Amino acid sequence: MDKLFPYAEAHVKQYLETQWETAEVKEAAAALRKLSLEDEENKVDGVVKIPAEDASKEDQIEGLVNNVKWLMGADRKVAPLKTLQGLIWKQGYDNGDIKGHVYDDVLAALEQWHSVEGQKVYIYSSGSVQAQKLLFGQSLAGDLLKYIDGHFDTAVGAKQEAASYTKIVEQIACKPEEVLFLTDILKEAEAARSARLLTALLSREGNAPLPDDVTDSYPVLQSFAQLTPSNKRKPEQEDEPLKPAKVPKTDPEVAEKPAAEEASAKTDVEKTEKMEVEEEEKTKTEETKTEDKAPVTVETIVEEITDTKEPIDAPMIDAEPIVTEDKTEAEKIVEKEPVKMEEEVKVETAKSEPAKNGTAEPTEVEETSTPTVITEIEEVTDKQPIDEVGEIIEDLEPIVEEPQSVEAEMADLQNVGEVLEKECDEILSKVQDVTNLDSIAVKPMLNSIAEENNMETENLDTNELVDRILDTEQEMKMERDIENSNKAIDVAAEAKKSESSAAANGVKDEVKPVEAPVPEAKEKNGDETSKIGATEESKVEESSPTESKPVEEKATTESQKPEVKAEEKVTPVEKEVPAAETKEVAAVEKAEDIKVAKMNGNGTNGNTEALNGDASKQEELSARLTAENGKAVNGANGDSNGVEAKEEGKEVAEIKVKSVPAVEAPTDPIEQATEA
Ligand SMILES: CSCCC(=O)C(=O)COP(=O)(O)O
Repeated sequence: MDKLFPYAEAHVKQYLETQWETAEVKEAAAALRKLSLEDEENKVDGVVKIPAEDASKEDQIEGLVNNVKWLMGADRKVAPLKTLQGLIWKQGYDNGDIKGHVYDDVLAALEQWHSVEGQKVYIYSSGSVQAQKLLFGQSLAGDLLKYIDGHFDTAVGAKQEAASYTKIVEQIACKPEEVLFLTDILKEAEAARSARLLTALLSREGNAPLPDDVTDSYPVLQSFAQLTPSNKRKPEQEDEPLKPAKVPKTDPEVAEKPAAEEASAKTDVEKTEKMEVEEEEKTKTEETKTEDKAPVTVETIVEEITDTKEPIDAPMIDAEPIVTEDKTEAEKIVEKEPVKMEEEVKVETAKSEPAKNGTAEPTEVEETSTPTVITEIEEVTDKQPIDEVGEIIEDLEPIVEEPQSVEAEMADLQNVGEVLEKECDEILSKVQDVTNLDSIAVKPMLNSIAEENNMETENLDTNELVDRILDTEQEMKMERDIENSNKAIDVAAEAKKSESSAAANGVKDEVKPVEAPVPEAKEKNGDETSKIGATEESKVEESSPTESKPVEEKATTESQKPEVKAEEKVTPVEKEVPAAETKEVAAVEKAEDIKVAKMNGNGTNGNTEALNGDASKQEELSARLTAENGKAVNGANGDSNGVEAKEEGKEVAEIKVKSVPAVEAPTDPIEQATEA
């Protein structure tokens, strides 16, 4: 370009003056005037006006020359300028004034790329298609058009717009990721990458310098030779058939702000290929599991998807990594780490057959530019980066569930404990409800009993009512006992008489004194009495009819020790009654007490026949009952001694009884309800 642009600038006035009447010049002049008016309206800085068509030829040509020089000075890539430049360059090519300039490595590269069946090379330049054909057709290296498969200019769009690249790849029937775009302009590279083309920058002598940090984002080539296949192919790969193109994933750091169409440009094929790459890399996981971010050797393969399966005997070269648009994590690491890379280029026949040598998208000739090389780059790492290893590990489903932690187990146990505790509380609550007399529907029955006994029952709950009934029953029982005692005295008197008669006959039986148990002051389980009495079926020879009587009875028996002739040998029954007596034992004691009283009553009522037959016994019994009766009366009058009563209780074990049929105790009215 360093010769073409100066040539155009130097020959523009001469060309306009000599070709002013040609249609091409009139058309070019009209287009430049229109652009000038637009720039004026847009207030483009430094715009140079072009005189109207009615102005003189000289004025018009002077204005056109100044406008073209201004546009070229601003490096405006506008079609009217490129059209006029192309006309000027054609004249120069035709008369042999100029030759298309190409760098020394271009011919070899084009020859090599073109030699591979299926490998395509296209030109996309701001220069018109005509200018492109002139340049490559009449280059310093000869006619290079035979190595070029098609041309594109700004007719498809500006080179700094991604949409232009999308249109091109569509027209050449390729996928964006199958195309490598080479340029010396950073903004063009960005636009191509946004369209998902593979992209690399070229740094050539005489070009404007690239930004210093551009190498962080793009591979920068100094020569096409860096894309030329070498003979350094790995031995193990030489006989392998060509694999389908595998495109690494996109590196988000490199793909700066992808255009919207970038995402839409993704295809299933791309995804499939990406998966293939990942799959291949995963197979190498075992090698890299123990490696962290150690330097990674990367093998770079540049190839294009083709129908041909013939392996290409391409030489290997040492080169900077050709970073593709889609990058894997491995590639990112490679770029950041000093790595040794090997690059392998494979070229094959493409499926599509776009028009050759400029027929793909014919446009007006404008300028020649750096050729666009359409390739595909693939990088395959020998080592799996730790990042991807981590992804693989994360993808693995756990085979065995992890054991529950101690804290979790403790929490579970605590929950179970709380549930059990709650259930226990509920059970206890129900039990309390059952044992609470208030919760039992017995009050009507109790009221009935209370009414029979003329008891006051107002404002009494069930429990108090039961107590009141029991107290009343106890009082009634005591009254009956006293009555029975009086009757026993009468019996004793009779026995006294019989004793005298028995003594006269010299018959004596020794009978130990019978000591009645100490009854509780208040008995609650009257029903127990009847049960026990009926079970033992015992007949007590002597008894104490009242609560206080046993105390007095003991004193009587110890001091008098009466000998009473027993009717039959009695069996001693020993009972141990602990000091802290339970209600049940107390009930037994009460039962014994009641039985004695009943026995007395029964004896009075005709059950004394046997006794009457034993004079000694009758006499002793009579004596005891006599004394006991008085004491009983006294005791009933409040002469009982609590302390003695307790001591007396200890002697219950010495009670000797004679089995007699027990009179069934009256049914306790609360028995049924209580048991319920
Ligand atoms: C290809 S011949 C004309 C070259 C030209 O006019 C030009 O502006 C080059 O621009 P490019 O887009 O090819 O860098």
